[in-house]
Amino acid sequence: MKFTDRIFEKYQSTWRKNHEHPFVKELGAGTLDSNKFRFYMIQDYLYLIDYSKLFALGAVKAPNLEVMTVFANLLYYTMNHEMALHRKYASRFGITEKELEEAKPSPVSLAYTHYMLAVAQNGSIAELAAAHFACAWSYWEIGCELAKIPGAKEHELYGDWVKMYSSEEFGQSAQWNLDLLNQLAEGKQESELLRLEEIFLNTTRFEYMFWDMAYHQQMWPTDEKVQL
Ligand SMILES: Cc1ncc(CN)c(N)n1
Repeated sequence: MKFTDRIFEKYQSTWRKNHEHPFVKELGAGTLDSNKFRFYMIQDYLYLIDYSKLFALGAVKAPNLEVMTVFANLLYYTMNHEMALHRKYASRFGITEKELEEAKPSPVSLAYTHYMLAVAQNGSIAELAAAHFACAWSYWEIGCELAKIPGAKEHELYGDWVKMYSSEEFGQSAQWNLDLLNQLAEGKQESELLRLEEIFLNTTRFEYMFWDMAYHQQMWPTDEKVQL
């Protein structure tokens, strides 16, 4: 049995919670408050900067050129295609690129990206692949589900998001993630597979927290800034 089949079988109910989150549901229905989406876009842009660093670390840790090429492709795709969507939305919202890059991460964004990067820095290459799998695959599944809703792809504000995450190119990049994880998990001992499962479960739960953070526009309890 492939490792990804095993985790989907075991953790299906936690996995599906992301698809059912009100942020996702309302985005698909076109009823999501645009302020929530604007907040999400900024936080997600910051998230993707760190997510890209994860792929760069994957290229450094890759055991061979084939795996290194997959990480290089994922890095390229994220920075040039996925993040281009966010830059386009930012300009629609009147947010400059400078403002985007200088925005501060929320506590949940910070916890999520730091967790992923800690696994990437300290863990094996298989652990690193387990840390980004839930991110890519859940967006692909959600994108495809929302694309089936009549009018979702044509929605004036959310249509581009739905089109992006249900596109063939995004599907191909998600498939790279899945194949890579299965390849790297092959032949591992049970104790190592359980460690990969734990990482998958944690990142799946972080995905839920990220939707929730955006839905409630959660920042820090005080808005104090670093003082000069
Ligand atoms: C939080 C999050 N997770 C996953 C993805 C899809 N790369 C994303 N854009 N943002």
